[in-house]
Amino acid sequence: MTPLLDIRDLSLVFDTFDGTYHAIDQVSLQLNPGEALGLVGETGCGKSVLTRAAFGLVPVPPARITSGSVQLDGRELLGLSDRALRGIRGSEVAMIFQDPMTYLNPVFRVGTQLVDAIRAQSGGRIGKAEAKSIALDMLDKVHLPNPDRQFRAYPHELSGGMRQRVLIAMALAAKPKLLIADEPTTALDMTIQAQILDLMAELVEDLGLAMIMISHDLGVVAQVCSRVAVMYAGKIVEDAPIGRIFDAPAHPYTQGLLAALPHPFKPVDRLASIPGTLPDLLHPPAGCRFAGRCAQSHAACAAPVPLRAVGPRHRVACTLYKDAATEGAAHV
Ligand SMILES: Nc1ncnc2c1ncn2[C@@H]1O[C@H](COP(=O)(O)OP(=O)(O)OP(=O)(O)O)[C@@H](O)[C@H]1O
Repeated sequence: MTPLLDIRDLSLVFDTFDGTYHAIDQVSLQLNPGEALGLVGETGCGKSVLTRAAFGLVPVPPARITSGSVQLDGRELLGLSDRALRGIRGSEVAMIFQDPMTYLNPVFRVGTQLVDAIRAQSGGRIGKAEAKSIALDMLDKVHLPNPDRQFRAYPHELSGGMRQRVLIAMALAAKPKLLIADEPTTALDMTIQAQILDLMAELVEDLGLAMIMISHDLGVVAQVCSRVAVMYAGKIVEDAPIGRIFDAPAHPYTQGLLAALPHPFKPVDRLASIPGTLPDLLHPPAGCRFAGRCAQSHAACAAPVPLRAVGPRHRVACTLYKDAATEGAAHV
């Protein structure tokens, strides 16, 4: 199957006063049509920069893409003009972020903003009346109670969860092929978070959408995604179906993330955390970037460690494993 999104060897640095910050290092990631991928990792590991850079949303400078390619449906995105990228973001790719209030204008009614967004997404081809009918239909699809009333409301009259539903409606009105959801539920309380995740799972299924959901929380992505890519310090260290990640996590970092998940039978004061901090990406190590925090690191970790297949649709960048193609999914 031709991937919908094909990121190859993407590297990105930020030129800072202190030096060159190596934020993304040779990341390759493919996403098939209709696939829901969770991108997880702790704060600062590069999840947002990776997805934003792919669609021209990281300012250049201070950023600089030093290698790689990004193809959407076979079309190269790196090097496209801002205008062309804006067009792609408004139609084929939609994005939603953590804080919906940042993206809604407080002085305009929700309906006005939806209608304007839908008309802009269509390049002006859709008239006001048609845009209003699409907007009401989308508000209904995202299960906003009483869409007619919410259409006339101002953003401050809605709860956080309702605002996020409005932004999801806005994002999906153009019928994109790919939705990037960057920590979409982090600002919401637990009950509302669960409702929004249910909604996202339903929309992915019903609309055949591909999605990348960015989160620092494996538990959150498990509710919506069938596959997970784990990022650490600007690199993908493991990529596998969600079941494999929970049943047989291979990378010591993924194992640490799982151990840090709250568990109903584990007292909170016994929650594990991974000792140590992210490496200094102004001077990144040549080898495994997790080695400094890894209890199992050894001499081989000082050399670059590529992602290797260790099982069906399961790749891991760790010297503890050999390539499944030659050795079976053997643990050394
Ligand atoms: N404009 C910038 N200039 C310099 N460094 C930047 C810039 N934007 C991001 N970074 C750095 O790039 C790294 C990756 O940031 P990114 O926002 O992708 O992390 P993240 O994994 O999404 O974390 P979070 O969950 O906190 O959003 C961080 O260390 C951040 O400080």
